[in-house]
Amino acid sequence: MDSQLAIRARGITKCFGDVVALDGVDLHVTQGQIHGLVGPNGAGKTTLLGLLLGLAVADSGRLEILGTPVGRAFEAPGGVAGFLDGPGLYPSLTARQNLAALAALRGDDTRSAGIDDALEQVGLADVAEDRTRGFSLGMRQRLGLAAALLSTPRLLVLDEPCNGLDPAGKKHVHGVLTRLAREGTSVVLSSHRMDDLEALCSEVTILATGRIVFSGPLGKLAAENRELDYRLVTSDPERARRLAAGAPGIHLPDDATGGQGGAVLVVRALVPALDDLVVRLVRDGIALRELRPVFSPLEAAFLALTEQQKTDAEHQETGR
Ligand SMILES: Nc1ncnc2c1ncn2[C@@H]1O[C@H](COP(=O)(O)OP(=O)(O)OP(=O)(O)O)[C@@H](O)[C@H]1O
Repeated sequence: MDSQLAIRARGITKCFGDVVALDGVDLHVTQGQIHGLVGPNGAGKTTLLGLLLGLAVADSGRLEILGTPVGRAFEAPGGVAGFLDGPGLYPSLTARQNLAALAALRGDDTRSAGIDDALEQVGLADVAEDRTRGFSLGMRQRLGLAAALLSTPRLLVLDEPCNGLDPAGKKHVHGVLTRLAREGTSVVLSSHRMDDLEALCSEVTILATGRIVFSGPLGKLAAENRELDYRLVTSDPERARRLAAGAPGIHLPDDATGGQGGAVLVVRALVPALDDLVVRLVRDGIALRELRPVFSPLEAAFLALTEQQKTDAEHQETGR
């Protein structure tokens, strides 16, 4: 196997009864890469993460993790850490006791297991002696990450790690994941938050109904040549709207007045047509006060790709 690959998955299929959760999935994750997994509800993200964590086995296909083929046994491959559906914690124990219990279960010496360091890294040092019963979702997520750090993983698998995090918590988690990746740990995480994915990941895989609709660098996805919706705030919204309606390559979606009492104009266009519109507005004496995409390029690509996949599946079902 390629020594740079932390994950090599080929043709992975997993069914639950009649439900095909994963349908011929290929995935390559290189060493030290933060790889995002996105997709609508039920797309198969959790199922795929479960296979990586050894919580389930694929029905068919080939999976190699950290250079070792994954067999039929339900066990976490060596060097892999992470959690699904939030970390499992003992509510009556403190944050520190939870980590110590975990280290002891692994047979580690709890004094040298790096517990203080792990708590510090995720920003929970101040609440180390508090029982986790009272922890918020974001605190539990961070403690789960601290638990994963204890084993110095080479592959970290996380399901929605930024769920429930306040800005400070998010900063800690982003910082930890970025540092781990810099040091060579591969990270696979699922998220519905495009801003987190854009901030963290170099590559993403988009899943829809068990199939991959895109996998590759974020830059490639963002640069794909597609029309985006843009919000424009101008000094004369009514004239701007009339001008946009007649401009080449500019489409006005049904909800073209994007709120704020008609002060915002929404147009759909490719970048060259948008550039041309801006020049026309200014030439007509209309000042442009704000211009930004309604959705980020990743969000727009995600919506377009998953909607296209849904339409294709519906056509297949009806035989058209
Ligand atoms: N244990 C199970 N038994 C039966 N069906 C399951 C099981 N686990 C997952 N599924 C089904 O497999 C499909 C994929 O589910 P999965 O949880 O992997 O999606 P997901 O992308 O993680 O969704 P979400 O974003 O809602 O978490 C869904 O149709 C789901 O109902």
